[in-house]
Amino acid sequence: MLELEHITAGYVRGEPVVRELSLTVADGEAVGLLGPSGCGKSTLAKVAALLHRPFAGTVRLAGEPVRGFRYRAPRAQRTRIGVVFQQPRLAADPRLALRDLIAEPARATGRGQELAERAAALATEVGLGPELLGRRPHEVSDGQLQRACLARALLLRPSLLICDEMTAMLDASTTAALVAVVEDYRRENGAALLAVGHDRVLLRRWCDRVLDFPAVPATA
Ligand SMILES: Nc1ncnc2c1ncn2[C@@H]1O[C@H](COP(=O)(O)OP(=O)(O)OP(=O)(O)O)[C@@H](O)[C@H]1O
Repeated sequence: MLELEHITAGYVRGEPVVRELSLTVADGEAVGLLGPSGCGKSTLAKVAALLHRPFAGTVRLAGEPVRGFRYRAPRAQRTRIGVVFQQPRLAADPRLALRDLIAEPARATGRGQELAERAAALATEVGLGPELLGRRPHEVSDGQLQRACLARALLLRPSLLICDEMTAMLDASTTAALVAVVEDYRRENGAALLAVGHDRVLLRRWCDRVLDFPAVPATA
């Protein structure tokens, strides 16, 4: 499903935060990636999500090498991947009511009508009642907003879901609810998961395999 080959990535040329990292997530497999704060997990997750161009290395999706990142990523490849980040407030357009936020990828791909029912069903699945769907991000809690972000990530039925510390800001019951939604989705759709985080216990429970992120040498 996803192959990362010798990925070197970062933000300043000559100062990579991820070096020569290779990782494979097979079809339907759940892989956890553990590592301390600042080691480059989110950077790697953004490369895997085609949101950040690596300095070197190859990303393959379903065997096809990815040639463009961010807005240059081909739609057919981009839409195979759903992404949920740690901080929903940075990932949500503050002007959109939750209902529109969940439906955002459908509108962006011209499938608003076709996916309206699915968007409503997903809102229910993630535990958002109708009374919340008209509210905008500043009118809901972090947990409620993260529920909407997860529904949005699942809307186009991605074959790979990338969760970058999806539950780091959430309480135990919201964490359990969102993990259950992801598990159901994977079971029903055979989707793969790349879950990034610090919580070894959660990742072990959630994933088929858990890898420790290679330590980045400390800088002076
Ligand atoms: N947009 C950016 N511009 C410049 N540097 C960045 C940017 N994003 C992250 N970094 C730096 O890259 C390094 C790795 O950051 P990254 O967010 O990938 O780590 P992480 O392992 O996900 O950390 P955490 O667990 O705290 O989220 C850090 O030193 C960070 O300051």
